[in-house]
Amino acid sequence: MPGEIITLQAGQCGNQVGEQFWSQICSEHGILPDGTTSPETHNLYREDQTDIFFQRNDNNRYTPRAILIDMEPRVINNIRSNTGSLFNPKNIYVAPEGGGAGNKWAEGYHHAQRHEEEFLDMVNREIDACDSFEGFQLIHSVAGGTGSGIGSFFLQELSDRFPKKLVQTYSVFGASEVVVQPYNTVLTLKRLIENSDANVVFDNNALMSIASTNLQVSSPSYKDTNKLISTVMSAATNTLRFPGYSYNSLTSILSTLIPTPDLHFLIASYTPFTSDYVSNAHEIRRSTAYDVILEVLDKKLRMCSSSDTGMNLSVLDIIIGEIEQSDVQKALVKARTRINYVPWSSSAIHMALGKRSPFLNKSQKQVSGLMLANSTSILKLLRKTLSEYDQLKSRGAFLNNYSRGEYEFDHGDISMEFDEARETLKTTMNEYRDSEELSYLDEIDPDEDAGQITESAPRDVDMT
Ligand SMILES: Nc1nc2c(ncn2[C@@H]2O[C@H](COP(=O)(O)OP(=O)(O)OP(=O)(O)O)[C@@H](O)[C@H]2O)c(=O)[nH]1
Repeated sequence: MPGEIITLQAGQCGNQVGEQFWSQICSEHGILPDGTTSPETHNLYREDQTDIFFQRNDNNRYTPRAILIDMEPRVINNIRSNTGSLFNPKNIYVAPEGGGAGNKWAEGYHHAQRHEEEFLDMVNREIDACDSFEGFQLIHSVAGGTGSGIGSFFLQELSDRFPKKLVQTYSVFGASEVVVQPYNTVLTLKRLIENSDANVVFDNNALMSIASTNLQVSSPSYKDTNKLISTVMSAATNTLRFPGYSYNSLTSILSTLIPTPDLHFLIASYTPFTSDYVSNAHEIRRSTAYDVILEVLDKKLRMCSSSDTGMNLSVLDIIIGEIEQSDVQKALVKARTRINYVPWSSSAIHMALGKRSPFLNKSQKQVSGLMLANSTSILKLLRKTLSEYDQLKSRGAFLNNYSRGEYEFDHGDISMEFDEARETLKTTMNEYRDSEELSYLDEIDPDEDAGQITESAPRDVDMT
């Protein structure tokens, strides 16, 4: 069996996206919103793997392998009232003070330091309940205080304590709603870069634009954006939950996408959205693998603001539904000519074939597809973040929010934290830029291979 994955969701955004993700994968596995199952499903012959994301007890009740953390009660209370007893109550933490982190990374980070033991107890208990634990996924926003600060603390602790386990994040960048967002984002980016293996990056500007342009929602809400994110998460984990011959472990997916350990930001594009989850999705004509492989290249479908001129280090398509092999081959020939690769990459579009859940609307026959790209076009978002950070920092604005006496930091004080975080981000940006040159391979330190995600080569449809 593929290894289990433990989900950590922190802060308002992390928990709201998480709620949508669990609702979506429950319905894909025939699990009711409260974790129970209807009697018809008990004796079904099933090919899906529920154990990766759920624990199941003798009464066929499913409990997500999830830890929910927030510093204010509102979102978690909503989740409790919407999902009844779905989540393990021992895995839900709401800060006793209840006031949130006030958009301060330092407040979230410091809170996690003080509650380290409680948090690690939850993690260790979940790991004990796994047979072959593979890794963690963190869902959070990098812009507020809780998802960024507590998220950062978790990333450091997990990579220190479980260095052999994978840590993947689904990280949401803000649309400048929070004035100190650049500080929170840069401090969190340092941990994403140094303490995790892969980050699927979303930004609210891009998500809102997809919701309004592609789905024609006149004023998109978080609920709309979260459906887009959870559709990506569901597709990204489809081949683990409905396993076939290849890409049935997180390791195999990430080893394809992350050719060098320092460059692990991933951009997601998805098409077409169907009414399974996104109620505004048009009832589209039947789509084929051919349509999907070409349409998913459309820059307007990227869920993170990114430049049009970047080069790809790697590309993985996860195509879900019934496909014709000949469609795939024809589309790949065309798609390859439309993708710009770094000169040292294999220029392959790796292809994972997923399965549509048997529990979803059977009359929907569409093929859908997710493209995950490790691309230098992420530099647009990173440059914008750095420039906003530099502007705020040069004015010394709001720094007192981060320098209260009781905060403790790895490097002694917050100003060193800021300098180190900026330096880490700048180094990664330079490395992405350098990766566009053939000479990049000569510069890679062979010792760094130790941090590379490896697995025996997965079987690809397209190997050229
Ligand atoms: N896509 C999306 N973005 C969200 C959601 N909730 C909040 N955000 C964005 O996340 C950023 C703020 O992060 P939050 O998650 O609200 O904050 P937090 O981590 O709970 O931290 P505090 O509020 O400081 O305790 C802002 O950019 C919001 O626009 C959500 O449900 N979906």
